[in-house]
Amino acid sequence: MSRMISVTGLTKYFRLHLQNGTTIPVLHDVHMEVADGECIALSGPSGAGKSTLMRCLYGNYGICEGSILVHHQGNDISISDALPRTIEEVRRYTLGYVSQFLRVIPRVSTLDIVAQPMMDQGMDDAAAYQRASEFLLRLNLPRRLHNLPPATFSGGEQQRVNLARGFAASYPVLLLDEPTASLDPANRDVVLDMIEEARHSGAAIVGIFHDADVRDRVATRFIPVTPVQDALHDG
Ligand SMILES: Nc1ncnc2c1ncn2[C@@H]1O[C@H](COP(=O)(O)OP(=O)(O)OP(=O)(O)O)[C@@H](O)[C@H]1O
Repeated sequence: MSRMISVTGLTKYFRLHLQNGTTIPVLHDVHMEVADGECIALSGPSGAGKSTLMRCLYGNYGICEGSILVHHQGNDISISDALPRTIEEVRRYTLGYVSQFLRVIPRVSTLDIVAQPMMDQGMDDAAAYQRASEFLLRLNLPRRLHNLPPATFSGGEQQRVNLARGFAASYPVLLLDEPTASLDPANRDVVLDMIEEARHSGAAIVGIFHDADVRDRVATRFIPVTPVQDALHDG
């Protein structure tokens, strides 16, 4: 197994400049490693900082102390202080992120949204559209929807477009923020299969799964995220 994510001494607080600089401590001295072929479930109560940790891993949030290394094409990239163009490249080839919500771009069709990351990785257009279509159909989005922009789709349909986009591109590291939140049982099972398949083909997966059944089925390991006040008292 090789280490794909390595987090050391990560501390993150938010400073609210409009509230007299009030500081909200969220993550304190977090350490974690994730190898290929693992599916890590971040566990912890609401407000503990799971989504914040995911956003730090993706480079959306800066960190206050510590380091986050992501293994990208043979090198460990420090995601928290990489240049924007390096982060863009890591996200293109290595680091996928499936949030609960689709960022809809006006007039861009569902098929284009799903095929684009594969074409960005260098896949031939025809193969990318073929694979996009297969993933959409597997997630029960019928062909008649593929050429429409998903702006008017239901919440669950939009989430499935997002999932098709995230899974079709085969990222070595995949971050999943509640991937089954708006799905019915049949679609939930498809997503569970996709998570297992990605893991078996070597992806390192970090997820937030509020549904305990989902979590128990896909997780190979749990990493507790502790509310920071508890962490400070324990420490
Ligand atoms: N951008 C932000 N600015 C200020 N505070 C924030 C910000 N993002 C998150 N927080 C705070 O950080 C804490 C952790 O939030 P986070 O969303 O990471 O928790 P969570 O464990 O994912 O919760 P849930 O399970 O309810 O989704 C919360 O107290 C939240 O209010």
